[in-house]
Amino acid sequence: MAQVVATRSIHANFFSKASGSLQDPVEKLKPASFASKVLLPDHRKSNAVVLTRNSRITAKRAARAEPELIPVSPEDVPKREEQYEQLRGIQQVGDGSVGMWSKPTVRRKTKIVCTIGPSTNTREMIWKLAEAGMNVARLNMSHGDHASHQKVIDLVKEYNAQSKDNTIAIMLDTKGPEVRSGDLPQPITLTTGQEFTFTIKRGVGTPDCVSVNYDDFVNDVEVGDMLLVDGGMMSLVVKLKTEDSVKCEVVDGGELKSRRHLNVRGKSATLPSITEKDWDDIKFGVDNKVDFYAVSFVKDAEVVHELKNYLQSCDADIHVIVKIESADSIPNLHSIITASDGAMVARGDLGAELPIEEVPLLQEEIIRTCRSMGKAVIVATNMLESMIVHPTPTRAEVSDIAIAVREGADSVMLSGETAHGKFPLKAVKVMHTVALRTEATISGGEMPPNLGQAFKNHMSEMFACHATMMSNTLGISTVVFTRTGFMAILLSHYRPSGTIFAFTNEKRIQQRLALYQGVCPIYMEFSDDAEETFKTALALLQKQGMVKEGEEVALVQSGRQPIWRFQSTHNIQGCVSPKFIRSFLEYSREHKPDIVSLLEMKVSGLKADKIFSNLGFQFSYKVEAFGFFGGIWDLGFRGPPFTWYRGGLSERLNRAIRNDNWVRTFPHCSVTCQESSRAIDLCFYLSVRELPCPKNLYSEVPSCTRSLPTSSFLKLSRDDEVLLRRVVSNEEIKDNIIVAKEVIHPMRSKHKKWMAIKIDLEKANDRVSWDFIDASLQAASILDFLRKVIMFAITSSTMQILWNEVPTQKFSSARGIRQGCPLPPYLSDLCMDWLGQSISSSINSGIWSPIWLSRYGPTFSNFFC
Ligand SMILES: Nc1ncnc2c1ncn2[C@@H]1O[C@H](COP(=O)(O)OP(=O)(O)O)[C@@H](O)[C@H]1O
Ligand SMILES: C=C(OP(=O)(O)O)C(=O)O
Repeated sequence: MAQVVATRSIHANFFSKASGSLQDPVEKLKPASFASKVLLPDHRKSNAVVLTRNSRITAKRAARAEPELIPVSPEDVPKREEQYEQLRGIQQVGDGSVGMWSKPTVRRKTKIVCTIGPSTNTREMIWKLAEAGMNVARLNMSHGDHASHQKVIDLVKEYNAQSKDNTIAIMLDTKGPEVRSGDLPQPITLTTGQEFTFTIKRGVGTPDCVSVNYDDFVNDVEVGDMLLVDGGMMSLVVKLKTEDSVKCEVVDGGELKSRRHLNVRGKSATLPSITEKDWDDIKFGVDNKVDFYAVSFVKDAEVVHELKNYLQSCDADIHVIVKIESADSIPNLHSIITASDGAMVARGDLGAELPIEEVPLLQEEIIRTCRSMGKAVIVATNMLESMIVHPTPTRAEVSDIAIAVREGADSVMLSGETAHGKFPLKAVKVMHTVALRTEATISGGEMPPNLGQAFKNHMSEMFACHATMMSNTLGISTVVFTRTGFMAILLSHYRPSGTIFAFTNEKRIQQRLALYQGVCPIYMEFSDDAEETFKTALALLQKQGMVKEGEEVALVQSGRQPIWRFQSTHNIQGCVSPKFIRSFLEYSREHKPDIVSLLEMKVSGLKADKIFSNLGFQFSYKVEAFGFFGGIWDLGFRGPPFTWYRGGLSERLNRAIRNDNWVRTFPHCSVTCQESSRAIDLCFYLSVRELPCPKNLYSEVPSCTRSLPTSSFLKLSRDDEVLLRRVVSNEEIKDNIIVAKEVIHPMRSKHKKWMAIKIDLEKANDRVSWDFIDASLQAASILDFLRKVIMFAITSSTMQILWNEVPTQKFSSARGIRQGCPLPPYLSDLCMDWLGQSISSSINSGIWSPIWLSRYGPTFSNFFC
């Protein structure tokens, strides 16, 4: 598995301290690239004039094109002091490091989606929105035409191209089968009790009648139905139907503007989810390589599959966000979200099609579902509605943002506030400040309860989980290297307490990641040398003031396409286990390997064939076993030709055979047998001159042979010759078994006082006390912070039991090493080493005795293998 979870300290030698020097606090706190032009002290006056003039021009032009537009207030352009105060406020919410707050988009985890409309579709406003904290630009295809949307897309791309440290994703929101009133030359005032007519005739817009864009409108509504305009801003009850008109009485009046939403309480329109216009807009999105589609009025998963198939057919890598806004979508919530890449809680239409009091409950449920399935989730509509006309929000709106942040939304969305409101920049800043303040009160470490179920058996999830633990326990940021975005998105779902700095070598992925909670996407070319890549990334973070000197960060890299190899290698163990096929198929589906090699299967050729046929590969090639030890060599001998005689029979019995490894280690050795040697004596001598081992080799052999490279149990004899007992190599654990047999044998026959203890290590791992592990880590001088992370990883596990198919309450264990993550083998080695050391010290102090197999041979006290 090619992922890394490690920590790095940031050191000053990457860049000089000059980049982080403290000068004018305004300079320090200002948004970086754009503001560097407008806020320099000597340009203050002239810039103020330019900004005011630009705002007026924007307002005037837009007012002509869009009658309901509220001109952007000159007040929305922040003054120098105000900006300083605002940013200072934001900074106080955070951890107080001045440099880190130069970009609002960095430290706020919850992302902001801004709908771009007449108030904001200029170059100047898109730049300002981006610098104020917009992460995603949303294009609502219910309004405007392709030319106007193209202009916005080009501007966002231009901003992204010139911005060194910020990126804005583009979301295309389809119109969907929505029912809208037609265009009006000017708004109409509807008063309670008044009669008003909707007609399917095109182009009508009088004070008492307006067109509807949907021909079946007359068939879909019934007398007595309640019609809601703009999600309930106004309502009308249906009194009469004719062939082409629906006559209503106004229940709650107000001002009817152009192209307003019409919903019938409790009913969805019988239109397909993706209309012809939508397909046309989707193609426009493919041509422009947008990052996300927000698909309106999705009712079932079929629509999502259809869209995804289409995208695949045009090789378009665009993620699909489903808008949950239709009454019909609720029963299919699970399957719809499963099929998609994320969901939007589109509260406007949702609250019109369903009773309004259901909206907060559905919001909670949709967020929970998305979180548990590892999908992105956006909360939308009316978040700062009053700021369309007022410079400050209502307290309820502030609470609404805080609730969405607390519930764990990836993003919160602004609609009319930025599309046609008077204070688009102020709205973004309020959203930013409220989200940041709320995030500061959320303690890290709470992972969604069943996220593990969505990802079970996947190594990547384990890495994400452990990186999150590191981030939460040590309070550090995570640095992830990702080519596909997968690992960054996965980490985001675990919601680590620190920022996720996601380095990617794909601009598209950088843009996409802008939507995800806690992810700060950064574009960077990867070097062939992974160390070089790590170094450059950390240097960049330090230069940008995103991490400080001496700060620790967790480094993670994607397992799908690791940065140090283009192809990745995955290792699944236990291919003869019945569970292997299932796990392998799951893995294979996810990673689509080109070649699979099954090594050391330890099964017969026939069984191997059976396993191959179950794996579903068209071609396979099998190498039959050559022998357990590879080649076997006869060492030859010097000395008498026979060593065994009986009657007239003479034989040479004590020939030495060795494996390849031994021959490689001692290439010139041969066997010398003494005349006196008896056939049953397996000892033989090697000339020490030919032995390439240090004389004190034996004394260097530690108790735990498993951690040795090739080690030999050798003992020097008096006459400078070596008595060979065994050669135990790291790979040949089986040799230890043979030695153990040799050791046990004399214990039975000669020394009745001996005792041998066989430890079942799997059970020992299940029972080892946590205090003992902690003490072992301390004894091994593991760094304190790392020891805490390891202990947290061990002690934080919880379990549940299915009792009559119902899971019991979670409970924690009190001992044992949790299996299934990369840590246990190392911890188990550490504990065993301690046990070995304890045995050695008991022997040294004479409490225990080791066993000798021969007078000059080595002693044995334990075999930990
Ligand atoms: N591209 C656009 N062109 C003109 N007006 C727009 C555009 N996008 C949004 N608006 C205006 O902003 C309002 C709020 O945006 P949004 O919530 O996306 O629309 P709606 O609620 O109408 O679906 C719209 O009703 C419309 O008046
Ligand atoms: C986000 C929504 O969709 P639209 O803006 O297209 O009405 C909504 O209905 O809440």
